[in-house]
Amino acid sequence: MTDPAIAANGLRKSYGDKVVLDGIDLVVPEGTIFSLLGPNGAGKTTAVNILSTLVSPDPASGAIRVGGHDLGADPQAVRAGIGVTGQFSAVDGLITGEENMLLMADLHHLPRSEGRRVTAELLERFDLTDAAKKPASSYSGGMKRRLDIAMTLVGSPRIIFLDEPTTGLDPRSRHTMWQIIRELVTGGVTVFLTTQYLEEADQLADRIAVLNNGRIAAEGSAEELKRLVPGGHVRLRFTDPHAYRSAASALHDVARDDEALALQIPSDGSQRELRAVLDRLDTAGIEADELTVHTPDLDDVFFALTGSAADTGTAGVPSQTTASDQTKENVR
Ligand SMILES: Nc1ncnc2c1ncn2[C@@H]1O[C@H](COP(=O)(O)OP(=O)(O)OP(=O)(O)O)[C@@H](O)[C@H]1O
Repeated sequence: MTDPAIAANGLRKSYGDKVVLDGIDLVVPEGTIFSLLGPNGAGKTTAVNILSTLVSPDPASGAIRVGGHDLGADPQAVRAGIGVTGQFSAVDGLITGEENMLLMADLHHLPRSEGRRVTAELLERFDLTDAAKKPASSYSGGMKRRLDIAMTLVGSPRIIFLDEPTTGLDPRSRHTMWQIIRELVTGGVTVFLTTQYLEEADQLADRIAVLNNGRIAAEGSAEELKRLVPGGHVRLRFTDPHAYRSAASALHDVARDDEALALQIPSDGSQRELRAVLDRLDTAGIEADELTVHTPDLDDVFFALTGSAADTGTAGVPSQTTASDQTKENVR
């Protein structure tokens, strides 16, 4: 089995008395997108800064390996294999997009002709060829972000850290950026993404970790995380009032909508719970005209995990949960 792209054990970081990361474990398989979510100040940027060698972890941290190299013992090797696009762009507004790219190629010691080739190719790929000779200060926010990522790719990194890559972008530019990120992963790159947009994590990430109070409050795929919070239900709709009434009495714990001839049954959306509902309908010889499964969205998960239970009314959500464990429970 190959090494994960990122493996951190007991990652710790304090500033003075303030514990920012209280021993978090992270494993990111190669060629996947991992998203770290958390409220402002949760420590997402700190985690990115440590994993990209910009900031030292506390000595009490466990082993941290990035790109197969030990972060403490061989930071140079780690640096050679990664790219970082932070909240503060590396783009120099005073020079053109092309010059920014060529500067990057020089920093990576690419031969001149190779630097020009890579620059032209990346500017084309990120739809910046027409603007290549204009000063970067004249670029829109979306163009600057694209240039920033293009600059990161000059060194052909295998792992890319994207710290809030779409903050402040309009919806169209955000979608373009999502497409770019997906294409990076198709090419085998591993992406470590922090974001404050839950939809972004939902759209892109293979796995999501929610950081709160210095710890990982929950981790899993978007679907697994959504199953952790209450609010999911199965909705059955009928056209025949008789079938509707029969179903209402055959099923337990239903909320009725007599006008719409619809029934709502609390459910985590798991196969086991769906089967139970369908079995009851089958036994009673009833067929619904429409069946839809509603799971909570990531916003629900985020508020449940990072807000206090008393505030959000979501008592019962475990504070330290591995969603895959929970899922295994569900399908058993
Ligand atoms: N160099 C530093 N010195 C002291 N405190 C710091 C330093 N860097 C970060 N912190 C503190 O660590 C905490 C986590 O900050 P960090 O920037 O990692 O959070 P974040 O999750 O990225 O937040 P945001 O979403 O607002 O960017 C904050 O309370 C911040 O004030």
